Amino acid sequence: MITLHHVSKNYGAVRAVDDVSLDVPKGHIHGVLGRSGAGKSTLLRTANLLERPDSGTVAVGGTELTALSASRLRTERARIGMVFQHFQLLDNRTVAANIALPLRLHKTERSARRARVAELLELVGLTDKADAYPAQLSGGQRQRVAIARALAPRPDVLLSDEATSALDPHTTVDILDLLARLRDELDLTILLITHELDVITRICDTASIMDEGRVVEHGAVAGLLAEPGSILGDQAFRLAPSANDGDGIDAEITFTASTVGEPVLATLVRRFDLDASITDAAVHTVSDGTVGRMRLRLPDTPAAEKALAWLAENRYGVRPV
Ligand SMILES: Nc1ncnc2c1ncn2[C@@H]1O[C@H](COP(=O)(O)OP(=O)(O)OP(=O)(O)O)[C@@H](O)[C@H]1O
Repeated sequence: MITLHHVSKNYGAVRAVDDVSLDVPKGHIHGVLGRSGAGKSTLLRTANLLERPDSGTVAVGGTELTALSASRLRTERARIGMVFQHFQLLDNRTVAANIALPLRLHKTERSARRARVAELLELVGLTDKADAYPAQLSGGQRQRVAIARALAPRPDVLLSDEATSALDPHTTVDILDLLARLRDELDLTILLITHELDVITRICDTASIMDEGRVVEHGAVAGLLAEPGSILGDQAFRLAPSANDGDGIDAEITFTASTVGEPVLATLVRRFDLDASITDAAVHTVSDGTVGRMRLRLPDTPAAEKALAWLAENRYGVRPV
């Protein structure tokens, strides 16, 4: 649904986006994670040509936006909604009027506009706030209004520019769950950028990690978490290094939906006669399953080497640390 092909964008000597290709299938949520300055905003803005790439192509729903005339591009942009960190609502307009704004621009007639606004208010759970002004709303409610406004022209695609970064953790979860529900109910395709890892693990099917304009890692979120040594996995699990006093070896064992229920420690004891202790562990539940990682301390013996080899052969991720 969203296809970026070898997209690059420079600002003078700064290569903000460097040869990025991305394909987000219909109904998927793709998250781009990266530090400040990594190029996330620039990348997101190329997806609706708010920033025109210096090279590469951008297609949405099979239409190559980079090949369109200015007037065709305006029409196509109706298929792409966008939400922002600071909501960008008009303070002197009511909630209903803010949501109706894109419909006015598209010259939707009054009764259809009213009906659509009522529908959108219900969709985002703000029916009772139709006549309120943005200043009378919480941050989470304002973002709901902004989401409703973005959805007013029935877009196929939603771009989210740090939509939860200005919100507290509880409200962040509410808004993320709303986005996931809207994806399910409306079959929306969502491309979001964030610097918050929890946003990726909570709602994204797939993710890209950006650094200095480049995508340095990408794939299914569960797959990346399961991969020993992945950037996403290391950031998500953040296992504390054990104070290794030199007479044992440490290893990180990653287990996925297929191995999560197995008695791994009991197996190590029975099969290899090993005393293994867990020095740290964490679990993430993502859209397609549970992924966990634990850091084990094992005696420095040939049996331990055999045990690690056995785990690697039996669908566990193994990384000596
Ligand atoms: N309009 C612009 N003019 C000049 N340089 C820009 C412009 N926009 C972005 N840049 C530069 O491009 C690089 C990438 O910026 P970008 O805003 O895309 O990163 P980001 O990952 O979204 O960061 P943040 O999370 O801080 O918004 C940075 O070095 C930035 O200074």
